[in-house]
Amino acid sequence: MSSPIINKSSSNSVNSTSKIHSHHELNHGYDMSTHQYLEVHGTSTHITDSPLNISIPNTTGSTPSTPSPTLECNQINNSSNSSVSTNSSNSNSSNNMHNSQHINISTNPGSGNIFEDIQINKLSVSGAKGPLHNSLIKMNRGNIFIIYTGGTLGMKRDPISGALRPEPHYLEEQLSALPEMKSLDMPVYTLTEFNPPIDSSDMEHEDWVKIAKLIEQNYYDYDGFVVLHGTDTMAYTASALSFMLENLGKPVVFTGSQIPFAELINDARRNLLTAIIFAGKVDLPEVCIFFNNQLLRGCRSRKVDSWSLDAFDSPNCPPLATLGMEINVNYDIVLNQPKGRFRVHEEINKNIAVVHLVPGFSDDTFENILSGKIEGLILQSYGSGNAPAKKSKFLQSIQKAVQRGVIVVVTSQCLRGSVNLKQYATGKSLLDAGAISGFDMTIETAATKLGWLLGRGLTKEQVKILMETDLRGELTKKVNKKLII
Ligand SMILES: NC(=O)C[C@H](N)C(=O)O
Repeated sequence: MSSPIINKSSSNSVNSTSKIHSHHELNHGYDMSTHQYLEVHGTSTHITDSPLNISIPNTTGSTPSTPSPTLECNQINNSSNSSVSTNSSNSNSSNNMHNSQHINISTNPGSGNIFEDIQINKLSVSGAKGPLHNSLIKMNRGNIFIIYTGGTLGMKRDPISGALRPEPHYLEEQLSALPEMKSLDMPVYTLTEFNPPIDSSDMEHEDWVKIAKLIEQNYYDYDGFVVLHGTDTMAYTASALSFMLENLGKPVVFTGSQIPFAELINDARRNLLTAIIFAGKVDLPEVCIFFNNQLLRGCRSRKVDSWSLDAFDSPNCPPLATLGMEINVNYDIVLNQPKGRFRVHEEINKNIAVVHLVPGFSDDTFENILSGKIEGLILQSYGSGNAPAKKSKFLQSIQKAVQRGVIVVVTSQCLRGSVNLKQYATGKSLLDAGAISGFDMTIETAATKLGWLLGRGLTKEQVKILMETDLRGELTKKVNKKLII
């Protein structure tokens, strides 16, 4: 077994080599006073319907800063056969302070380490905030909490029907057997599993709350969180969690796969391992989705391909990080560390409808949708926020709904660009009817944000202002920063 070695070099410092003795002694980007590290390597647990009744044996002996749930752990010892070398360089230019730091991960030959196979061996930070973020890539091993909700990643094929279905405990077994997870350079993890794991098409608001609660209960014990989730509704859950987790100061990285871990060729293994590295080793105070080659902001992401392994995109927001020969984190766009205390908001209003306009739609059908118990409507309109202006009955329905207190938000059917309700008369008619703009929010974000805001007991006016305000990096146009909740 070889000892992990860090090689550090920078343009203004000499190369140095040091051994990692433990993950406690090295630099960390967060408030150490609130942190605890568990001396558990590769642990796993199962949760039942009541996932909040879990407890984690606190082997450090220190008192948690928040009540720590109880968890029965099956401890698995990792063995190490890899090394990490860190190559750090700082270069300042007059107009752009640039900093980059690289981590090379390599293993003994024949170890089966995926990073060796695909030559993903560098992690670098770039952006104007570079020098300030010198400590953003953590040198310590990292300690993460993995929530496995289900999805293709851990599915197996039904031998009779051939259909894929989630297989309880399968992922946990596979993960603990991975050679990479035995490396002393990989984050230690605790895994908890939905019981039963579900296809993400079955995700409900209650499941979002389960995930949020698990993060809340373990928040101060871990460096980051990985949420393993089906791809079909991952963008909705990631968007919802972006809002539910207020003042999030740690990475919450969603991932999944298009092909199950159980298949010979799959995208599960790489997505999983890379998400674990992001969650444990990089300072990302955001809910993100890692998929294929990109780390995307959760509340900007969409599933854009039902077949390709490159299934996710964030069309109106550049990736937070990209994976190629090196991992490049763009700290110019990563959110800043929050100033307030972390907390979870659970209430989400379910009375939201999404209507995708098509030419020639029936006014009566539209009227029927609006006459229900609806409290929020997301209108997927044409282009930059246009809808038929000649259809007076349609506009009257919107007007009446707005008067009844329904919040009507106009988004675009286009993948890119933003809504501008003042650009065309056909958009202006929606504005005049009382609708508000969703700017460049995705449909996933507009719907979950509206449900979340309506669940917060705010006035309709506040909800309208906040829908048009950037709260988590979800929209480009920043207006009305006045109202802080
Ligand atoms: N690739 C996937 O994960 C799709 C699956 N139906 C799910 O969303 O759970």
